[in-house]
Amino acid sequence: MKTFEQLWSELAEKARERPAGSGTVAELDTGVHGIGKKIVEEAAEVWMAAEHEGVERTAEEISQLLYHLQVLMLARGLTLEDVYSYL
Ligand SMILES: N=c1c2ncn([C@@H]3O[C@H](COP(=O)(O)OP(=O)(O)OP(=O)(O)O)[C@@H](O)[C@H]3O)c2ncn1[C@@H]1O[C@H](COP(=O)(O)O)[C@@H](O)[C@H]1O
Repeated sequence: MKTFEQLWSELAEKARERPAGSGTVAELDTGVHGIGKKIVEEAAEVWMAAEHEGVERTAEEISQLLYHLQVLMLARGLTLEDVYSYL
């Protein structure tokens, strides 16, 4: 198990060091357009899970949405603080 901040640190390192075999590096290479499409897809899956499936499945879909949002933040050079300042 990991927190939002721990995932962020891990993904930021992947973006910096670009290790072979990283799905994050591959997704970053699709650019903002590709990552944006993943976000829309995952957001729909969150909605469908919340409406038609159980809490476990919904939590899993939410975790995937959070992951893709972090990848988009890295692609655009945003920091956690940039986002937290609006919470
Ligand atoms: N938390 C995640 C995570 N959540 C979602 N995803 C990606 O999002 C996809 C989920 O999309 P889908 O629901 O469409 O599942 P799918 O149909 O199997 O996948 P696609 O066919 O769409 O690629 C997964 O296949 C992963 O590619 C994630 N990929 C990585 N992580 C974590 O990110 C960290 C770095 O990962 P790497 O960069 O791969 O080393 C590790 O801690 C991973 O656990």
